[in-house]
Amino acid sequence: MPDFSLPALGWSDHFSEQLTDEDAALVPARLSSLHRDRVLALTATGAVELLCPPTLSVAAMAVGDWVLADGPRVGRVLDRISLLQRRAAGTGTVAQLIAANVDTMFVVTSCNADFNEARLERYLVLAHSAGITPVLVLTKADMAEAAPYIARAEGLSAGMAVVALNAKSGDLGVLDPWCRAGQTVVLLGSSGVGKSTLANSLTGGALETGAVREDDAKGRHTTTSRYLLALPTGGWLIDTPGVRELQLTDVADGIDVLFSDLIDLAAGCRFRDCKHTVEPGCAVQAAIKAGVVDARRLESWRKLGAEERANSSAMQVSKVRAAGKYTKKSAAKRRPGG
Ligand SMILES: Nc1nc2c(ncn2[C@@H]2O[C@H](COP(=O)(O)OP(=O)(O)OP(=O)(O)O)[C@@H](O)[C@H]2O)c(=O)[nH]1
Ligand SMILES: [Zn+2]
Repeated sequence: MPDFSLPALGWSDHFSEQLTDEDAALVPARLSSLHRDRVLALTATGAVELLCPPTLSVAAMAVGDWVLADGPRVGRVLDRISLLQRRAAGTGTVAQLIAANVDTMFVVTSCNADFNEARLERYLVLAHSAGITPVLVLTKADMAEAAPYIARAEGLSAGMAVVALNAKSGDLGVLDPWCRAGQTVVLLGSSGVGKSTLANSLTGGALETGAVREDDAKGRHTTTSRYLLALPTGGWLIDTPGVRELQLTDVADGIDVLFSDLIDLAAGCRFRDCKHTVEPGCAVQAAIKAGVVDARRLESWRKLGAEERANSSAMQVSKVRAAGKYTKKSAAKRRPGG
């Protein structure tokens, strides 16, 4: 297990600012996997196994979380930069924490029939609501002309980075800006788009060769952990089973970010409760008629909003969030190059 500096593990001012004088004896540790009553974590001096005190449930933590180790135990969970969560299977009402302190979500789709605006929008909303910057990654650019797909992808969200590549090429330098030391990424996308291929290429083939094993903190030396994967560029990939099964939950903030242009337009509607359908003086419909706004996006905004309201009324995320919520301000600070 190589030693890492705290910044290389993803530590930043956001976390150090939470420390008080009383924390001097505690050790910052980043969670690499969770088990029934204990967690595995990486510290500046290597991997450790930590027990969870009775007052702190493992369910209140996620891979990627920063905790303060108090001897052999987790002392407390630090306030997060971002948090991915989903409904727990079978319950419908409890949020399950999936990954914490992720900087970038690679939303993966292919230059083929998998490309679907409505589905991609859901991932973008999920990223925004979690406080994570989305980057759209178009795979299979070696099998079709990428330009039309790039243009459609860029139409999804103004200013979003769009990258087209061959996930099998092994040269993914185009993704380096988001994979540098201390940066954390997740890969999301539907089946068959090339997530595993990308993960393998990004980690230098560690997944494929089986070189990735979990350190059990009993003296076994391992390359890296199972879910918090070290990238040769210095960054981290969080790849847990949970990341692959994410749904839209409590994403109102994310919807507002993705459709901020429509919200701005709606401020100019004659009626405050305008539904942007047939109302006179509707600024949104006017923009659609003028060709400034795609009618499809208005439809997506409506659908996602309705779905979100239905989901959120069944959800109680506030309790788990309290254990360590993220702040939009700190998420903005951590954009690449910023
Ligand atoms: N030519 C080409 N093939 C690719 C590319 N990316 C992925 N593939 C192939 O597409 C198939 C599916 O890729 P996977 O990496 O398994 O896709 P996935 O998203 O992990 O799929 P799930 O495991 O089902 O979620 C494999 O046969 C890959 O070799 C690419 O950029 N170019
Ligand atoms: Zn309107």
